[in-house]
Amino acid sequence: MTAVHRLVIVRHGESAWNQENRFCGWFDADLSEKGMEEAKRGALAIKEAGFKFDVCYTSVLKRAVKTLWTIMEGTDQMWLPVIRSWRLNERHYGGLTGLNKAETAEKHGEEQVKIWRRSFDIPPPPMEKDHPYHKIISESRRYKNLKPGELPTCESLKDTIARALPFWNEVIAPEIKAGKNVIIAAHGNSLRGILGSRYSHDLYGERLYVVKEW
Ligand SMILES: O=C(O)[C@@H](COP(=O)(O)O)OP(=O)(O)O
Repeated sequence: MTAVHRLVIVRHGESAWNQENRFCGWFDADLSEKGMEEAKRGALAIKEAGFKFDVCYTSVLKRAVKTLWTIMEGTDQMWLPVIRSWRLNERHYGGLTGLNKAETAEKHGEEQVKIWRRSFDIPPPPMEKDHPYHKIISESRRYKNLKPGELPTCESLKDTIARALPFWNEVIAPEIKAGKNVIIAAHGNSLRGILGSRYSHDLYGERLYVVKEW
């Protein structure tokens, strides 16, 4: 008999920087009001579907953490264990962090911005030490236990996959295989990285059911 695994994957609601159309990456932008509403709608969809979870995963960025909390609250599952990992963070947008996406396209051209946003292995320019958000991100206490070389200054999608996939393979996938119902609340590119990776196909493949898009 084929085992049925339940995995719900959620991208966080709109952040204040999504609203302002700014490259966010590892900057810890909060949810906008609209983002909170989106998270509540997500919670309702999950409640209506009757989904119960055993364990939750999220990044160390508040837009994802708050989206997860809102879902846990809205489905009355706030008691569940939550594991936060920097490995589920959004890709690090390097020197682009904080810049307006439309203005960056005007300055560098649509094509270049598309390459920075959607190419597989071309990273954005690195975040230099004099970048206005360098200190607040790289010296944040939440990253103090990262090993030398783990803290990025920018990431391509390939780099994002390289640090997210070990967490999927070693932490999340074994729980799913053990029969646990799992929810992951994370980011556009970290989720794209995990879902797009051929290594996780065996586990989700055609058996991934999207509950509802909102
Ligand atoms: O970092 C950002 O600006 C967005 C993604 O941007 P794009 O790759 O879509 O430009 O991240 P999110 O809001 O999903 O955490």
